Amino acid sequence: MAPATLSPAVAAAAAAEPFRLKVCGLTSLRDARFADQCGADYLGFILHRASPRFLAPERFFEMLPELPAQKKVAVMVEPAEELLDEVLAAGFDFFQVHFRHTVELARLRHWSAALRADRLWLAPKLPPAEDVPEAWFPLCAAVVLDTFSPDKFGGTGEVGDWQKFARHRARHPGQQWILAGGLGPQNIADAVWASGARFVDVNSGVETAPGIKDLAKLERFTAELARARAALV
Ligand SMILES: O=C(O)c1ccccc1N[C@@H]1O[C@H](COP(=O)(O)O)[C@@H](O)[C@H]1O
Repeated sequence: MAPATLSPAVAAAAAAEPFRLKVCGLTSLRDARFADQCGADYLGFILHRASPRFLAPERFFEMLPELPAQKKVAVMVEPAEELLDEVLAAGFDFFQVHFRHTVELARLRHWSAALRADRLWLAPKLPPAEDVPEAWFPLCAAVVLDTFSPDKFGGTGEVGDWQKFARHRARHPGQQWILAGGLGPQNIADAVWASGARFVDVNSGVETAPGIKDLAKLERFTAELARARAALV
């Protein structure tokens, strides 16, 4: 696929930015260690009970001493007070909160105050016609743009709107943007070119079954990502 609509100025700025990778949906030490060996900067654990990749906070806490040193991300959906207390005590470095885009600003402010804005990644369930409101930016360290699904919060395995991602990055270059949704070894190079993303999140695209990583696919994914990065320099 040809490089998409990035202007030369945005493309140059993007090329100077460091690349970051989050491997999400980890449920075992084996997979977390392999993700680390593959160069993941962030390890994601899904604490949403309805997810087939659910990991209980207490299980995470047990695994923590044996996990690699990489940053750990707690992935939650509209967390209630009890879960906030649990994750704050469990030893996570960052908190990725998925939510309906119609959730009141006061609730976002509450998550931001409880978890700290510099550790909070907002992951809105954003319908195709909606853009991310600027009022959210001071509340978080990053915005995760994941594929919209009317009935799921994440882990759809569906590819998102890479042009929309590029547009958000171009309009708000001071904001950290994370590209998620349907990424895998077969499309990560195209995704990087088309979206301009410098921070990507891979989940179901490198699994044999929900919550179980396909190590060969994950290795291929990181090799493809490295190739895409090298091509930008
Ligand atoms: O994976 C899940 O089951 C999940 C459930 C609830 C919220 C988020 C979830 N996963 C996140 O979804 C994105 C993209 O996933 P995929 O690559 O399309 O499978 C990623 O950020 C996961 O953390």
